[in-house]
Amino acid sequence: MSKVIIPYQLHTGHLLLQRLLAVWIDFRFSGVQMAVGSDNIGGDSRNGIPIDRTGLINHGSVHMQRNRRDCHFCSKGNSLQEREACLVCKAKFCRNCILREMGSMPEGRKCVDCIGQPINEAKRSRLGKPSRLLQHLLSPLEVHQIMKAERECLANQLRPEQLIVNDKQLQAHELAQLLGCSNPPSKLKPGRYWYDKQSGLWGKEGEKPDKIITAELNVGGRLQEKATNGFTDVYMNGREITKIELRMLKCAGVQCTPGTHLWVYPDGNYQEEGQNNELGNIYGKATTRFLYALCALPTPNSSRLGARQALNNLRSIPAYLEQKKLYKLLLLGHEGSGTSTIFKQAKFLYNDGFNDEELETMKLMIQSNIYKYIGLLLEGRELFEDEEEANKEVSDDPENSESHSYFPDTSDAEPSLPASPGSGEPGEKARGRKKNPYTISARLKHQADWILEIMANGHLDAYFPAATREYAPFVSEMWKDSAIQATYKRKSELHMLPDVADYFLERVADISSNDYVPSDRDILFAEGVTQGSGLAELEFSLDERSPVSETYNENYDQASSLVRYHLIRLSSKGINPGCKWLEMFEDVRAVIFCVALDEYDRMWTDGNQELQNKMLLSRDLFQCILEHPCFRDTPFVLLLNKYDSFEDKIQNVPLRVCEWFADFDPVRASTFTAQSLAQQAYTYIAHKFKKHFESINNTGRKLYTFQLKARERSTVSAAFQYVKEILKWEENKASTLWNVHDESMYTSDMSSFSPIPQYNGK
Ligand SMILES: Nc1nc2c(ncn2[C@@H]2O[C@H](COP(=O)(O)OP(=O)(O)OP(=O)(O)O)[C@@H](O)[C@H]2O)c(=O)[nH]1
Ligand SMILES: [Mg+2]
Repeated sequence: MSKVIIPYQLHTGHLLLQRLLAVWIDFRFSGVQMAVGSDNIGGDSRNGIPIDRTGLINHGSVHMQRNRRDCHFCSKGNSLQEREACLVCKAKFCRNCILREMGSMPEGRKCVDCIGQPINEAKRSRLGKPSRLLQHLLSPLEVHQIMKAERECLANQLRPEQLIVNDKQLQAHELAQLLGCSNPPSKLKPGRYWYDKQSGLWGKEGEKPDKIITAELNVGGRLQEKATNGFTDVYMNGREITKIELRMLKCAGVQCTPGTHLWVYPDGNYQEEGQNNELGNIYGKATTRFLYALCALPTPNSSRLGARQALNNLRSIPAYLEQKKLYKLLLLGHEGSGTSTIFKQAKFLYNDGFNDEELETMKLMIQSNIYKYIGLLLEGRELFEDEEEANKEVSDDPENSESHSYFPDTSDAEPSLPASPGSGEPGEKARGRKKNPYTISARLKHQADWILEIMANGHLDAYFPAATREYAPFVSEMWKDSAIQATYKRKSELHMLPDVADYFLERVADISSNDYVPSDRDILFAEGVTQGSGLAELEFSLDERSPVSETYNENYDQASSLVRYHLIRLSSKGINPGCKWLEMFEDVRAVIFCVALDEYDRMWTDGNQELQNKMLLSRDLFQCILEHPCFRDTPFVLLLNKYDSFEDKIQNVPLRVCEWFADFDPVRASTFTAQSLAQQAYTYIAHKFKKHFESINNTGRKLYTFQLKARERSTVSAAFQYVKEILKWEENKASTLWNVHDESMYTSDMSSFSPIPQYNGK
């Protein structure tokens, strides 16, 4: 593949210009890939000479073969040094470059450019087997996780079209059946196979049987007579058997004269085709089995055992499932509303917290989030720097100079940093002009541009966090830089930057270390639960003796202790009106919708849409879920979260900044204490959601609301007790509906739970 080098001068120039140029190049030479010539970060150039992954050094039209043992990134190497190869393009990397080039290895050992691509089939047998080099570089748990991803990720799996069984290419469901059966073919590779459905015999096309797999699978086409290329005139389930099989059959005492057609079952019992008389068992005698093993022919023992085990597994259904008391709870909310925090608290409360593997996942997530935060800050910095420059130009204009006080107040200028190429015209300082507070040094800018470029290409997750240790000092230095601190001061303008950014960035050195283990607090402060789909599940039971449930304990019966809850936390990304896959959750017993109270003044963008108020986006998502036909009769619980930060914010930011709350009119606000203002505002918001709920559904349902501070474990515990009561209440309501029509019970305080009086506003 040919490449285009962007010269260093341009690289250090304006990033936007460089990106535009890259887009133009992509467009102009389709299929031509861009490499940044100066910093080698793309890994595809040596001294400005582009190198493609096949090892050819592109010297204009001359191609020189690179030594096969050279590192593809630094081009250094000798035959004694260990290398790790990409499973796709086979590019090899030395120990110094492997993490840089392979990043966090979300699909195992692949260079970042190869992520998502199928592996080179010659490497399939190496999947999930760690090299010594990797074991030296990473902790055992990290290696374990990378190998797991390598074995299990979708891109590395066999594709159905790679397998032909009985002369027919497999479909996806057939492959799933084949791999998912109790006794699948081992070490399956792409190729042509034959399969005898009746006996379970399996082998490569044209070769003798290799294994007995599960019988009666509906995969591939009809077994061909010549599947094993036999010329014996003896047939087994329609296949002409091979010479070695015939010899073994004779040893087993099976009568097989030319023209014999045998019908063989998975356990080895056989009969003549068309006759209903069992003639015996091929593998009955120990000597026969021994001879079969000697000739590398399969016998059914192990597979029969496998089937029996699979059956046993099926029988071990947990008791609570047999009692049919598993309540599914769907937990969701808009991004950042706190659903992961609630989920994590539930894990601490009911599931003994996080095990080593989960802690490792959490650690990787925290480590890669740090780069997201610094990236967002760098983006903001660029924006503020440009803005400042533009302002400067206006104030430089003699016509405006009197009305702007930009010069020359040098008292709080930053003298220590060298002027970067982008910091303005030469002689700026000499003229006594104030330095742009958002300008960073040329050295930091160079690194910053690299991070921004990775972000723009969407490769952030792939590079980090495996490269975390390497770049931690740079992130730490960047975070302390006055320009980034000045940017952070304007965090309210950086809409996508979460509040926890500083909590983690302050400790970047610790967090990036190999020994870092996230504390409980770190886990709760971190964003997210799982990498990838955003779906997380947890099963637990609840203590029946809770303060909330005390009034119901009179009716407490033994059976209720068997109740288990299946909490499913769903990420809001990808949910839209009419969303089909929400039907998967049709059987949930309650929808728990989470809203962050403190987001009434925050702007957000869902995908490419323009910025919108986040509370309104939350309301829209709430409505979207509520209107979904699957949840027509499902109880809804609204968790109004982040009350702690809401209490703080309401002192400074009026609730009315959100257009939905324009009519908020606190009673005698001036004489109220700060807390009661927050309480009023909370009740008002709960009331707004209830009204909205009632206006959308006409089934007479009421919305249950609960005030929450998800970072405080006790409030989350109380929230789950509340949900438990609601489920009991709903169940009782359904069973007594025909006997007592006591609507007054339903309209009691059960529909709200907060330590505050109800709002009586409009
Ligand atoms: N102050 C405060 N912060 C909270 C509270 N609940 C959650 N947070 C923080 O809010 C941030 C986002 O919370 P998450 O639980 O990740 O939100 P989410 O709903 O999972 O959002 P996504 O992961 O983006 O889908 C985290 O840093 C939490 O620690 C709360 O009650 N008070
Ligand atoms: Mg989250």
